[in-house]
Amino acid sequence: MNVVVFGAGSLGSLVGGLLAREHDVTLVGRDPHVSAVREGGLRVSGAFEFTTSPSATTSVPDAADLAVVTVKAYDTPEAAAALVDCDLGSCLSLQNGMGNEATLAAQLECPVLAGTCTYGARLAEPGHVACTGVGEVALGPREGGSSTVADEVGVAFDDAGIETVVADDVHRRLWEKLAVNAGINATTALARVENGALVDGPGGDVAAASAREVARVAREQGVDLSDEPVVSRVASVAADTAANRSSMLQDVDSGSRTEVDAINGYVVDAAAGEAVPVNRTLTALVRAWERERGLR
Ligand SMILES: NC(=O)C1=CN([C@@H]2O[C@H](COP(=O)(O)OP(=O)(O)OC[C@H]3O[C@@H](n4cnc5c(N)ncnc54)[C@H](OP(=O)(O)O)[C@@H]3O)[C@@H](O)[C@H]2O)C=CC1
Ligand SMILES: CC(C)(CO)C(=O)C(=O)O
Repeated sequence: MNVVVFGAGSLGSLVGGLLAREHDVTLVGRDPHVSAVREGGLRVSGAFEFTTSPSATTSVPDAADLAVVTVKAYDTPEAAAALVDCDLGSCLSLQNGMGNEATLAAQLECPVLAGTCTYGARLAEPGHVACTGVGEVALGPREGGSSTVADEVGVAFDDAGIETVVADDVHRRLWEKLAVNAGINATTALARVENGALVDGPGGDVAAASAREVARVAREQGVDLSDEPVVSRVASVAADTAANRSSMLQDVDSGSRTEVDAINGYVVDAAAGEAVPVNRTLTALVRAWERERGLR
């Protein structure tokens, strides 16, 4: 398969590197990473150890069978605009947060698949990505059900050694992941604590309350998500990733914009006036920090 990975940062470089062992991959990213990959190849370390040589560029090629989108959620409109002139067979978002697939589908003519990814990745230096955790990619048609395109992309990922599930309920899975991220990310970012501090700690109640609100909003939208499974999931993810600094805390650490708009902010918007006080408060506080830093 001919694959373009749009957003070759941490996750895009990992997924692109894994795919490049089996497929014809072009990483679209920024210098100096792009130049380093061109000159010396892409090293993947951590849970894997290999070097591969995908193409690397700062602009989108003319055509590809598949575009995998791995920019931060706030860059999705720019990704969609950049991909619009590329002749694509399909597009898959592996981003966190909600609304990315809708933004892509509004611009692109090809089928847009939704995905969740629990692999962990960190760009260690230009030309070198570390896999910090082996997880799973779940993907499927964004509107649910099955499709030949989703099956083909699933086989392509599987052939490249990526743990992959082709799911007919990917929309529900996105809400489930949203509940985990809405609970853990903003809470840890604001408290400046590792995920493990939420296990049996006071922040754990905030994370659980946030996840319950997400489950309620999901149910109001017809998504089958109960409170207790998502609250347990938040607790088990916090325990399993106890030493992690969440991606939002890492953004705060590095003084970068966060994905709060696509996570807690999405919940507030989707609630359409219904009370979601925990997510409203978390969103406002993270946005206040971003504003004070001149990031929004
Ligand atoms: N890292 C991880 O382990 C995981 C991440 N995710 C999700 O994946 C998404 C990406 O995360 P992550 O990889 O960590 O983020 P990164 O910031 O590391 O990667 C995104 C990359 O895309 C680049 N980019 C943005 N716009 C363009 C453009 N127009 N042209 C070329 N390159 C562009 C960014 O460059 P620049 O910064 O210069 O704009 C950056 O290098 C997020 O939604 C995240 O939540 C999901 C699971 C795991
Ligand atoms: C699962 C979790 C919370 C792990 O840190 C994550 O996805 C993130 O940090 O964005």
